[in-house]
Amino acid sequence: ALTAAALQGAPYGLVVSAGIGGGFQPDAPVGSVVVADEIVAADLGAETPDGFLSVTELGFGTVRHRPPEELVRRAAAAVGARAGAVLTVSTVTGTAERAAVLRERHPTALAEAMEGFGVAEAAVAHGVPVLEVRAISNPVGPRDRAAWRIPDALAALTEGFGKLVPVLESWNRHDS
Ligand SMILES: O=C(O)c1cccc(C(=O)CC[C@H]2O[C@@H](n3cnc4c(=O)[nH]cnc43)[C@H](O)[C@@H]2O)c1
Repeated sequence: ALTAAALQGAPYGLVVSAGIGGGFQPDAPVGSVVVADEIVAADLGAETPDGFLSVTELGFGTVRHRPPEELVRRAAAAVGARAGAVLTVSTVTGTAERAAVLRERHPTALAEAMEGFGVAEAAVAHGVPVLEVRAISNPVGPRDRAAWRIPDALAALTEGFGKLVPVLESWNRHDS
């Protein structure tokens, strides 16, 4: 979509990755909304005998994208959301141990989801800023599929977006 728009001479000004996500407890309770101040590829790298090395530590590129600070601030204020790191994972966390490892590696993490980093990479490749918004459907921790509250999270996301639209419409990327 970014390429097609650019080729048509009508490039996007902002990419928003939005959806449901797991919330690190107690900071991001189920039903709350989180705006990413960092979008982090949390499991992209290599396991070594000395622990996990991110692709950045391996020398291959970035695992971290930072949305425009002022936009994050305004979006979080409008929605009544917390701002913090949102981790992108390939495997949904299913144990307390894994949740603790992620939180130790990323102390500012509020949520995990699966798409943000890929979306951010595409946006950055086009020179377009990116924002990630997640409504919390489940706690990050021991797998309990019955505890996922997807309709509640989607309702929170819908309500949040209603408040976000004026912020997005008035935001100018030169603001920050
Ligand atoms: O039943 C499972 O354990 C399971 C395993 C893999 C994927 C799913 C999904 O339904 C995730 C799809 C969707 O939801 C986002 N999401 C929501 N909560 C989380 C989470 O705790 N960790 C990672 N992703 C999550 C994700 O971004 C996808 O869009 C279920």
